[in-house]
Amino acid sequence: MPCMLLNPHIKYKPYTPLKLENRAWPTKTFTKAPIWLSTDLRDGNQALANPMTVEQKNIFYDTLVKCGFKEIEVAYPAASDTDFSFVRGLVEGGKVPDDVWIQVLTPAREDLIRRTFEAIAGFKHVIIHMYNATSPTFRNVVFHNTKEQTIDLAVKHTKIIRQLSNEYAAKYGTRFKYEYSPETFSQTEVEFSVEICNAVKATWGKAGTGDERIIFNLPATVEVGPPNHYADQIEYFCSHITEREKVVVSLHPHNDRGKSFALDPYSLLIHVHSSGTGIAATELAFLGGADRVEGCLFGNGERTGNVDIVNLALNLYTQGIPPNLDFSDLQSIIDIVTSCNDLPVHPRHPYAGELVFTAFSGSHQDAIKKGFEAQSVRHAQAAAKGEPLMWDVPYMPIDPADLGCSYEAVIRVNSQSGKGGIAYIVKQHLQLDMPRKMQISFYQIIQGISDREAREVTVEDITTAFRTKYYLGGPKYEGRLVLKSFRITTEPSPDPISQTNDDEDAPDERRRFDGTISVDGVLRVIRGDGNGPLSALLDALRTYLEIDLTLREYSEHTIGEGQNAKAASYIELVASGPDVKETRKATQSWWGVGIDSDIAGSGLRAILSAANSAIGDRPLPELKLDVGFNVASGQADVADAIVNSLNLQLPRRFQASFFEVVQRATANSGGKILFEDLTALFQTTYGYEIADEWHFALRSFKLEPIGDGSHRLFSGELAVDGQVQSVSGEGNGPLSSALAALHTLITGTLSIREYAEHSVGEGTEVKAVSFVELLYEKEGQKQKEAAWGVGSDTNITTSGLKAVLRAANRLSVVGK
Ligand SMILES: CC(=O)SCCNC(=O)CCNC(=O)[C@H](O)C(C)(C)COP(=O)(O)OP(=O)(O)OC[C@H]1O[C@@H](n2cnc3c(N)ncnc32)[C@H](O)[C@@H]1OP(=O)(O)O
Ligand SMILES: CC(C)C(=O)C(=O)O
Repeated sequence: MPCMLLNPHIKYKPYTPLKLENRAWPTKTFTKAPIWLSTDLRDGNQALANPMTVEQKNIFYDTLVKCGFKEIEVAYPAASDTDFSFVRGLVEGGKVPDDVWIQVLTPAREDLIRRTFEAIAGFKHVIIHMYNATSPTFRNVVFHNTKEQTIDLAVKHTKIIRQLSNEYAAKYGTRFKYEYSPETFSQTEVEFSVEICNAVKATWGKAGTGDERIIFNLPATVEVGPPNHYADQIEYFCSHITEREKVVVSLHPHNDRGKSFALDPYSLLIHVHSSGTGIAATELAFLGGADRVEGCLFGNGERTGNVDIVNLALNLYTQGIPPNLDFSDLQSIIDIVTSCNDLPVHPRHPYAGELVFTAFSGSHQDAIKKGFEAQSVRHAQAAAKGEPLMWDVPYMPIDPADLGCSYEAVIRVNSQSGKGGIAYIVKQHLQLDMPRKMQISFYQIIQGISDREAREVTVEDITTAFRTKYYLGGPKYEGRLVLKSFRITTEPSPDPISQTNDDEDAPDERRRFDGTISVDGVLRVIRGDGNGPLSALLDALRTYLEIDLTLREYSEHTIGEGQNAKAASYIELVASGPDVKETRKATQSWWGVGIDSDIAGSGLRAILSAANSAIGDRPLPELKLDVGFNVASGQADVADAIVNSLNLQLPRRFQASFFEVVQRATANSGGKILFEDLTALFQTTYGYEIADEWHFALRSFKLEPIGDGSHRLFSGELAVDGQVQSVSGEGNGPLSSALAALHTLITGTLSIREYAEHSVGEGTEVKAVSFVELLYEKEGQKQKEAAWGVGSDTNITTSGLKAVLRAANRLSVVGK
């Protein structure tokens, strides 16, 4: 069985390099793009197991024109009817823009040359491309020709082309360029290549300057030597061909000496290609003096492929040189090319692969994140000075956005990733820029997921973990403690000298936190004092809920701009220790995040976010029900008690009204009322959730729009002292139409002075609570009477109507 040889020199001859003295190309740099020729529809097409259909060729051709190619080798027209009719279709369909030259390939055979000319009849601009192989192996093995016979073959067929091009120019007004390829140039003695090309040029006899130049295309048909040797050959050719100014030197490299292959990740069947040594060979040879490059998009082509033009062009672009080709929507180009060639692009293909803008590893991610941050600062400064916004991001030679890609995939996370990458994703997707220590803390959580599940952690995994960990993002992520409302007031410090060195506040002022928070779903009013809003909330948590925590780190930033700007705050809390030093050194800490349109609100939310983590599922103290109220208690205390017991947030004027009720009641009961009695007092006074039959009660109702729809007709059944009566009335809303109906039963006039509502409960348990203050005016009575009523129902209109009737019940309404 054949196997690899220990001494391969007994089988393989080494390549003989050209000994070029004083070569110039190594010290040259790129200054401009070459003339590009796409040979996707010829060299690319002839290498496919299933060559393209006419339809596919048309789609591909349109893409090439759109990319900006001005020279396109469209076919080997003599090869097949498909190629021939595709070429005819281009001219007949008027598909060739005036500035585009169509190129067609023919061998040095008269019959095939004539067929080729038939294909291009009627085109405006045509490059006729003829080839014959010139290397010793081809001379000896394929053609059995001497060097002279090889030259004769080229000269003879050049004459035919010259004659036919003259005829077609006269007949169709076609402008011709002539391209001759000494095929297998890189394996041919370079002196012989020069000799044959000089002979062809002389035979053509029409080479001039500019568009009249003859094109000598010098292929590395099979790439047998390293790129620097090809560059030497090209430099030699450029400096030895006669009348250099009348010659376009063109490169046509393949990738035989380097190309990575891989399994198609999707089908696991097809081998896919990426760029190879052809890129290096082309770049060096271009420095060697060439003017033009032939290649294919993404490096399709014979064997290991032709040189990849996308890769070459974008290499120039990243050096600040206009490539004269547009790959702004690279993904669409990939889609078209892969569907026509039926070959996928490798995930690591330069510029085009789906992974080339992605970093998984921590140190890459960290550098990219820092690079983007530094760049945005630099760009802002440059923009202010009217200077260009230069790109300089570590590991990213090009801005993905220039190729129509987003930054979404720039960082992806797996077990190789670090905190920087995770922080980048959080910043990109949640606009939250975590402080460094918090990044380390959150990183542990993501590392845990990645290690446990041994897979890539998606953006969704990360953002969900973030929301879950920090109780951020609406009811789904809420913790046990949720801020419902708050008020921060400033009070003069009772003893400024005794204040701690907390820099949140001016030294002679203190802050008071008054807030309603939901604790395990129950609303609680809590209060606290501190040097700033945050320490005031911490004080309240300590006092009311026995959550004893101290602030260790705080930072904030804005999200967005203008009116929609919000504040994001980050808080690190530790358990309060016996002394400050102990607390600072605590190893366990809890981070929290808060977002709010108000900066104080965002800090308070961040405190609760961290406190939620700190309390875990430990039980919190119940509301103390034995707190007594007495005449010295304030209106706010009474209102807070109703929030705490019934979850009702009374409108301010309602609070005042109920406070009067409480004061009367406490006066009657020796100046003191217990918490539970206070709740009962509220319920009986306003009939809140009490089934008792009142003077007026709602049995059923219907509301219908009337007129142009701006008015309502209320019709329903009201029980008046137990007797059901049908009533109806019109108004511009549910409550006014109900009042109109009520007026049919009473004397005097009822009107609504104030209305408020809010919801209570959550999910399917949610219901509406309405507060209505009614005024009653009756004849002969100087002052209007006022009373509040409360109604609750799962239906908001019903809750409003109930509140109206409850208020009416509390007035000395006189029936008709
Ligand atoms: C490096 C390159 O990519 S070159 C371009 C290659 N592309 C293609 O070959 C695709 C299109 N080719 C074809 O469809 C066919 O090969 C055709 C139509 C051109 C010719 O088909 P056939 O006449 O059947 O010949 P075949 O394909 O066997 O070609 C080999 C013959 O052409 C000769 N030949 C090969 N290249 C050339 C050339 N450049 N100039 C003149 N003759 C040539 C060979 O010596 C051989 O001659 P022989 O029959 O006397 O031995
Ligand atoms: C026809 C020539 C230019 C060719 O395709 C090659 O040598 O690869």
